[in-house]
Amino acid sequence: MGTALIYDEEMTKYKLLWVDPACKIEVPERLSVSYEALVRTGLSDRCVAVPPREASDAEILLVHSEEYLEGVKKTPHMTLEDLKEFTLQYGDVYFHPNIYHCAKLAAGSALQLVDSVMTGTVRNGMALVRPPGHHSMRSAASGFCVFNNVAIAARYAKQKHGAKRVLIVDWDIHHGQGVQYCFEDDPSVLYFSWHRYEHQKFWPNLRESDYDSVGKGSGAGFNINVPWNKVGMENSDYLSAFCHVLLPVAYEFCPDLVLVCAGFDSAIGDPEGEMCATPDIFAHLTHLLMNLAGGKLCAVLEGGYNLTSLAQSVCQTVQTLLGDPLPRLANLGSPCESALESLQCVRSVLRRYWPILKHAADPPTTDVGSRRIKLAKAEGEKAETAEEERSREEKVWPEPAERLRPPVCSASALPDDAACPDGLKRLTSSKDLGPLLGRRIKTEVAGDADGVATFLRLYTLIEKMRTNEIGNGVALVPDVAAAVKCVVQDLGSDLVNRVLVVCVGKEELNYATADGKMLVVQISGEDKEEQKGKYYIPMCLKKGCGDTVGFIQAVLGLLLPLGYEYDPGLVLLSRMPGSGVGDCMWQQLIGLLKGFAKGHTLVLMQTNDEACMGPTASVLLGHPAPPLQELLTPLPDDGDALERMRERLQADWKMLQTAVSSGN
Ligand SMILES: CC(O)(O)NCCCCN
Ligand SMILES: [Zn+2]
Repeated sequence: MGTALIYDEEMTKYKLLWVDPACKIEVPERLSVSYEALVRTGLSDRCVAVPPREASDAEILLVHSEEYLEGVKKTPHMTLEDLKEFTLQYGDVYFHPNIYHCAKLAAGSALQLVDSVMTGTVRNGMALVRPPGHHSMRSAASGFCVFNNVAIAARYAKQKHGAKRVLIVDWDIHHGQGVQYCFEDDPSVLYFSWHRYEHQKFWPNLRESDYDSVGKGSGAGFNINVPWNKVGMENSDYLSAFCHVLLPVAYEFCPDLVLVCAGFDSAIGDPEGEMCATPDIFAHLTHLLMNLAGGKLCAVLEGGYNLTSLAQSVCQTVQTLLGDPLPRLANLGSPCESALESLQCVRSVLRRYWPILKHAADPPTTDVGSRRIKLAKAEGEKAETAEEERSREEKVWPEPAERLRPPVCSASALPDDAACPDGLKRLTSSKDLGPLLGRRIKTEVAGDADGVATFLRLYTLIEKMRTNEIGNGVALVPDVAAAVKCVVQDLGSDLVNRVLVVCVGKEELNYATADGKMLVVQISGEDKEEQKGKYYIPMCLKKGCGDTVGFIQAVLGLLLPLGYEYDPGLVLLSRMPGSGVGDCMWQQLIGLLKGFAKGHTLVLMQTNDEACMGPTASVLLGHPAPPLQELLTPLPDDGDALERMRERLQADWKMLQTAVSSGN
């Protein structure tokens, strides 16, 4: 199934008609440069073009009041003076004779996207729209927004398509207060937003944008605010918020549909956000959400005011929706203290609603609330002088790396008598081995003919990943442990300088280089003695790998952050016989690990495990991993053990931090 793209140049045909410093950044070019970038890169041709439509009155009234709609309906016939007058009643927004038409198209585009995804016409999609939507409220326009496109889409998905649970992820750098108000007492819609806050000093300066607004009544726990109290947040801060706040809750929520308020003013270079996350981060944020809801994801454009980073970020997002390999995130930093303080605060208020977070730390001792500064409106919104604007230095960042789809998506290395699942390309071992390797086969590896054959097959797979001839692969081997050892000791380090080895199930893996050439993470039911140094990390689940909640907790809270920090060139995923891991969980694991090493994942399974070849091949080929069923409450001691492990490891692995360092 494909990726829908919704765009119409009609939505560029309105603009600011008077002087208003707060609104001048919202220009028609935002939309045209985004679309032109998709055309120039060939991405638009790979999408399914879906036309926008006007949202009907009834659809708009799913969220807005009649009096508001009636008011907006009058704007096309207003004089310039009337438009200015009408605008004065709202904050940081402007009207134009054609904006009502465009606002109906923007909302209608979101609905078209929901229809396409929920009916299975496409797998996912993106709507390039303006005016944006997430600030607009039931009876008010705000922050360049007229109708709340995504809020209307969420209500529509429930009403027309019977969606039970809708996740809204708002990665725009502003708080979508309109969305929060709309669903704050509604447990069927989980709203997650991060936003520049600076202790309430940043627009829209709302007390209820802080982390302690968790929703009301039966909606308590279903509203998540991550305030950024400093500018300059980076990729590591964003990934930490996903791994340690959003994803655990999202997996427990188990949505039928994911809607993204895709604002790109959270990218580097944006005058509003003043953050430092690079455009390729959106490739990963999109990827991490695509494993939810069976891949049903609708991204709707919100903000984004630096035309360069906006266009790059849009392309990164669409390219991931299309299933292209992800870029490696170069030199990821570690989350900053301010970000850790925010994560700690929000986790401490959410843990009472979400068992998967029940072991989260207490709130920080420093009373964050006392630093909330409520400035008088006038003072808070002092217009930026031209001087201040010039003084803010121009940010520069590297053009995102090319993300080349390999000629062969997935290959298989199988014993001759094993059947090859359709879609996989059967690999024959390459004959031309380098002399070095040839000699080594003679001596070390050549136990038996089988061993040599296995060795050759694995070597070929890895070699072809290294040259990006194939994306990922699966090998059926007589003995998984031996094969892991062979790759790790003989192949991995020669061909790739960092191999992330993920072993599911018990097995004595008695090797781990201290030089960091490999990071071995083992998830099993075995209670291992303390881990052996920084690069061998045993995660044990009391109830074994069949315990999906414990497993997903270990994957999201430990394995993913470790993987991002380690940044491997190859991922070796081995399923030990009798591991007991469920197929759904196994597929989710493969889906998530594809985010590393440009998708170069080598899966090792034992020949008698052939039953799970189908599910494995399906995810390797890019089909969405089926959603995990509702997660049962995690075993108390597993959560505890994982939390203790995280605390122990975070000295070595900064991405595991979820709270301010105990020092302060
Ligand atoms: C869509 C949006 O969140 O980017 N709008 C930002 C409005 C800022 C007003 N000061
Ligand atoms: Zn924004």
